[in-house]
Amino acid sequence: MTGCLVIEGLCKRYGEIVVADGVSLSLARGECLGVVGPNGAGKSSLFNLITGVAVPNAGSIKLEGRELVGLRADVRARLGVARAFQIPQPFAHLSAYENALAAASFAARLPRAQAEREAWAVLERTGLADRADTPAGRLPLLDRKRLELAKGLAARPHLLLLDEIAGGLTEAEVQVLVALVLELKKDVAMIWIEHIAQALMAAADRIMVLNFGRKLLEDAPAAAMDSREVREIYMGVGEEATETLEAGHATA
Ligand SMILES: Nc1ncnc2c1ncn2[C@@H]1O[C@H](COP(=O)(O)OP(=O)(O)OP(=O)(O)O)[C@@H](O)[C@H]1O
Repeated sequence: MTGCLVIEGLCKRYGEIVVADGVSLSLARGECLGVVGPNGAGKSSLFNLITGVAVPNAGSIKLEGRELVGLRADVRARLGVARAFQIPQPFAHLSAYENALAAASFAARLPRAQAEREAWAVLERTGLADRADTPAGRLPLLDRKRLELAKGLAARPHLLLLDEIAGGLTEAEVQVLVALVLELKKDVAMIWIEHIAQALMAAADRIMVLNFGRKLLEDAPAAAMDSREVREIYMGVGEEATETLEAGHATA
């Protein structure tokens, strides 16, 4: 397989609980893979395995051809793995600029002058430049989400992992966030775990469905969201009901 990110045969279990069951995927720069699945499917665990928070029992995770398994989390961050969280995690008392600067200085390990330039650049890019002096804790939620993305970008990632970042936003704010994600994805490979379906429909190139750590399917967004697997997971539509539904469509 080729790609910016190539995962092969990833396995992880906690006792009886299987969170990754032979997961493989390949992602190019400029692509966004949406990930959906019910609670406990292994979505966050996938990110933990990629970032180095968790150690797989088997499998390979290559970023730009380099094996990440076996490397510490901070080394992976320096090699270009960044993660943005659902609950933004800024230093609340520091300004937006200082937060971006901290990310550029520590995650990307840039020298001071370069880190300062990078911090301004990512604030501009995420639409936060005019709030640079505002303490992060006083930013409204959408701006804290922007800052979470800015911090991820300041680390100069090859791979940006978005962990339910649309959570808590209004529909209009989700659209603003999606527009920003679409702009950012040009330069990185992106995986977006998200419960808000319209966000993934708008931003993802493909959607992967996970359940019990297993990849059930990976397809174009509309096909994936319309699949029996997703309908069963999200709407509780059993197999019989799904067949009836399909038969109804066929004869309509
Ligand atoms: N460190 C751990 N030790 C033991 N069990 C764990 C650990 N991390 C995750 N699990 C379990 O693995 C399963 C998958 O968890 P994970 O957080 O990956 O699911 P998820 O798909 O992200 O779910 P959600 O949508 O609720 O966030 C859960 O049953 C969880 O309790």
